Amino acid sequence: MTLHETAMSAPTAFRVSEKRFRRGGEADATPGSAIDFSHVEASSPQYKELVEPVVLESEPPTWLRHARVYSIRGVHGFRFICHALSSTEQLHWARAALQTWPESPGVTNLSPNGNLQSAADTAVSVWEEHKRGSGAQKTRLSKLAWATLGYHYQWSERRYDHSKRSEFPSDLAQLASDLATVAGYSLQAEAAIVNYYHPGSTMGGHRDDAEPFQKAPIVSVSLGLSAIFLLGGTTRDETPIALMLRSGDVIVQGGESRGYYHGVPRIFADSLPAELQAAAKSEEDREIIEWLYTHRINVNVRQVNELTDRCLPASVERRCIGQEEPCHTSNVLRGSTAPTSVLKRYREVATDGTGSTCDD
Ligand SMILES: O=C(O)CCC(=O)C(=O)O
Ligand SMILES: [Fe+2]
Repeated sequence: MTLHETAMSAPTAFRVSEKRFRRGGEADATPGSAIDFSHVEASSPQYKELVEPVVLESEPPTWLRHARVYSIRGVHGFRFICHALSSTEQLHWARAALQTWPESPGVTNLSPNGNLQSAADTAVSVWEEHKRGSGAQKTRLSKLAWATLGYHYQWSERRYDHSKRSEFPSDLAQLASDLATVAGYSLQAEAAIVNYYHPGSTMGGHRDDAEPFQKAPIVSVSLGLSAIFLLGGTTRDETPIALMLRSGDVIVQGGESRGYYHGVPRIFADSLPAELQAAAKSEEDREIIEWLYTHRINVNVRQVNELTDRCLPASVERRCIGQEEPCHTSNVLRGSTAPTSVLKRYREVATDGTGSTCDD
């Protein structure tokens, strides 16, 4: 073997860490070597000193009053919102991920040719089919790996296509915007990938670079089983930091960290928080919890475009002119300095069905 071949075949630092944290890997029995924001004090000493609480610059939305936001020293723009979602909120979003988003206009790995679903596909919902059970046959839910919302990510081309887009759920856009704001960013949600995992699943190291606009952060919500999240750098040669991700935690990859390698090498069986199990109030809640008992859901929200005046629906511009006040919307959409009230105003107008795509 030549020197060149040896260098080519040497596993990258990211790969080495993935193997360490995989099921049966060297760190499997000692996941305590990952930063655990729920128990910062109990994290290994070398990680404890990496973690820094973030002082919030403005009053968070009421529902996020109790959120604890952390940064990691030396990792630019990365924020971890520990226990961001209460058990009731976790149940709410898990229900959306199981009952609503896999149906039209959502697209899933089960949709024919990855196209927008037709009415015929939705005769029996994925969740309804799961509840009815289907004997020996595998249900669609057991094969569900991902769903896309808003701009539907085109997996083979690794890009978005203006013609493959549906309206982004306004409640999820608001959630992601609130979470981004608490982390010090602004985000106009246009696309989401919802990942469905079981304890054997992993997500390999990757960078999310398909979005032409890379200045808005990625907001990533974890529900269900706990996982190890690896956060590397701009190349696979940087040794990643390992983080423990629990149900209700949120990662915000902003600043430089927006472009960093990351992946999920491990999902922990039997790790559903007891408080979440206890939060079930109805039979329907119990069914959701039962599914979460053996699965993890990740909701990954992105802004795709740099939204400029040119891209705004006509009604936005009309409203700004009508109010006879400086029209801030272009600044809002270009940068991260916008007051939230202006962002909200934009959202109210932009979700009226007029769309805000740049179709060139
Ligand atoms: O499951 C996760 O926590 C990460 C998912 C992710 O990185 C992605 O969908 O791009
Ligand atoms: Fe990702």
